[in-house]
Amino acid sequence: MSSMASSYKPEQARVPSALPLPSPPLTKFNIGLCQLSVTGDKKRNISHAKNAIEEAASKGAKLVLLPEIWNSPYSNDSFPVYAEDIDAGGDASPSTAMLSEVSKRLKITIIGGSIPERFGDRLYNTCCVFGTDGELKAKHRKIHLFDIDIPGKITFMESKTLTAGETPTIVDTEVGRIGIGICYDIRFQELAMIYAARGAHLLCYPGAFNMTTGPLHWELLQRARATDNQLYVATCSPARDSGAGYTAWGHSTLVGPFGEVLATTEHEEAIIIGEIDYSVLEQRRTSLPLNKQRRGDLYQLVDVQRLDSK
Ligand SMILES: O=C(O)CCC(=O)C(=O)O
Repeated sequence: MSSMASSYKPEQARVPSALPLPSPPLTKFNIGLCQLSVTGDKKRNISHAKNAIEEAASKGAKLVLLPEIWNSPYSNDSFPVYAEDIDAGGDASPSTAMLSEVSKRLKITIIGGSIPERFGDRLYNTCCVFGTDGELKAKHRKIHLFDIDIPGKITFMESKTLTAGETPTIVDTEVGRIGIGICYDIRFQELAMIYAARGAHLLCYPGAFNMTTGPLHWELLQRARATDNQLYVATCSPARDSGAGYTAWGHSTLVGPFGEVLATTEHEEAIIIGEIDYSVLEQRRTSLPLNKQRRGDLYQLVDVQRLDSK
């Protein structure tokens, strides 16, 4: 009897093997997760975020993560009103101008949560990464839009106003190689696997889960992404405002490469400081050598971008 396996040859594998982990300038440092309250007052949101970043840095954070949509209420009505032209910069993007100024002044890396971005006649849900020199190092546009309908619980259709991003985003910073996703992006393991295969130390997901999926899925997904890919995962949510149109779950968290929760909080405003130590990645990967044990002869994930760049 012929078997499928006999015609399936390992040399047909098209996926490049996992890249080795790079050595960033800092391999042990504190991350600050700023779980911020968000109001309808954009100026206040920007100065509030600035104060929180300064506080996180004063507590020793070299990397600061902000929530999803921190300069605007989370609603399809608000996105067009609060959107900024990030590429134009300056007055056209006061939120990213602030992030650039603070990262340079405090010499820290900032994963700037996300804000609504205007690009021509399109709107995106976009995360900007600033390096210690205040330069914009990467821009991630949410790839998987949050379109869900759980009858009697929650219906939200980001696609009413937003366009999906088209590229995974992985960025080299002073504090490691970081893969970026925004909220719903965390549900797609393939994205996290590709980041891991490209040598990411840490995945950062600004997010705003809700009162239905938050209790069941938020921590589970973070721990799953960290455990499966043997890397750090950090998330940051807005603080909960029960009077707002969209009620965020909160619970911003740092998870280690063994799936362990290293730092977390409840739903109120908070600045959470957690320690990241990349030497732990090698230890975990040596003890549990999943990368060596993976059966690339039987299944493969194709990283289209890495193949295209060859
Ligand atoms: O996946 C979920 O349950 C929540 C996702 C979400 O709130 C978002 O993508 O903004």
